[in-house]
Amino acid sequence: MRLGSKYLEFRHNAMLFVMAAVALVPFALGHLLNQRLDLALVVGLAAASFGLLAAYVLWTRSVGLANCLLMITGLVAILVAMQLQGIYAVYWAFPLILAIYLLFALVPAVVINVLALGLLLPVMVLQLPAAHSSRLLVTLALVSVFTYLFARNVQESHEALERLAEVDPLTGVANRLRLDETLQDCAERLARHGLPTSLLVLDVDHFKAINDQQGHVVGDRILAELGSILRARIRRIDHVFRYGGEEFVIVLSGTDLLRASGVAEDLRRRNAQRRFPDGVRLTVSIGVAELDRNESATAWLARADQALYAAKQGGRNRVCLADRPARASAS
Ligand SMILES: Nc1nc2c(ncn2[C@@H]2O[C@H](COP(=O)(O)OP(=O)(O)OP(=O)(O)O)[C@@H](O)[C@H]2O)c(=O)[nH]1
Repeated sequence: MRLGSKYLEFRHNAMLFVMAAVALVPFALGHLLNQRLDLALVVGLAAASFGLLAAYVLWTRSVGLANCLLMITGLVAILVAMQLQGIYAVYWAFPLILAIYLLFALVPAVVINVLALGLLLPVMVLQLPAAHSSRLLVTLALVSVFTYLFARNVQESHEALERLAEVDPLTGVANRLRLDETLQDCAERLARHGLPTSLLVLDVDHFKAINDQQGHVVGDRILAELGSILRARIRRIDHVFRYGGEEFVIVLSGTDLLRASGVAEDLRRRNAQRRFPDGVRLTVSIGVAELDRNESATAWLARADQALYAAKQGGRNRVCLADRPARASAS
């Protein structure tokens, strides 16, 4: 995970490339005015490469290759400039270290940083007196370590926020934020690998009456317990989402309609036999649908929802299987 948001990643990176290019242009011109054509060429080429990489990223919206090329170009330019100009060029290593953490995931960033410092070190040692090169090395290493700590801190906060945003605090199951994405993944897996997937939509029967009679606090505890039951019942490859108030969606990977109806029936029976908080008894109704090759994720969910509706209409405390989707008639 990088520091930048995934959605804006390519723009964020392109902006960074443009800023690097713009920062170098005055130095290229300065070298030109001072008749240092060799340096003007190195710095000018680096600036032009960064500009081209920015255009490439904006055009393709892909950042992996451009990030690597930026790092290589930057490092080579610093090393060549150090040969031509001496120690002044090493200042560019500081923004390079920061850029590495902005452009790469944490672990690759550490590896690239160590490699970059490893390449710079011999050049610094050869060019500078020991007192000077040791100070440079320590300051570069400290910047690198501090940047790593900062990046790790941000990553941990980011992951914690992501968990908070995706998990329903009452029931401990995922909220519906990732549901669409999960259903879409299932559709792709069916199309590519023929892997069947089924969907259960489970709704507590007469939950309003439970709330009214026992109070909302008990209602909340019942929902929390139901969330635990569902999480305990499914496998690691399955997913449970709280779809709304007392409604849950369960995605069963690699499971056809027959096996899914078995899971649904088991869940229905377990809940009906259980004593929930405050001795409350409840039942659930469940709609089941297996994903069809020719339907969208939305249509699949709608079929499971219709099956749930049929279960409610049929008297509740039951499992209903969805009909196969209607085929478009051949003209
Ligand atoms: N305690 C508690 N109640 C909730 C929560 N979310 C939704 N509810 C309640 O769930 C109830 C749902 O009621 P309805 O949609 O009428 O459904 P129902 O009473 O279960 O009836 P059927 O689904 O038709 O069997 C409402 O009273 C909501 O207030 C929650 O987080 N906690």
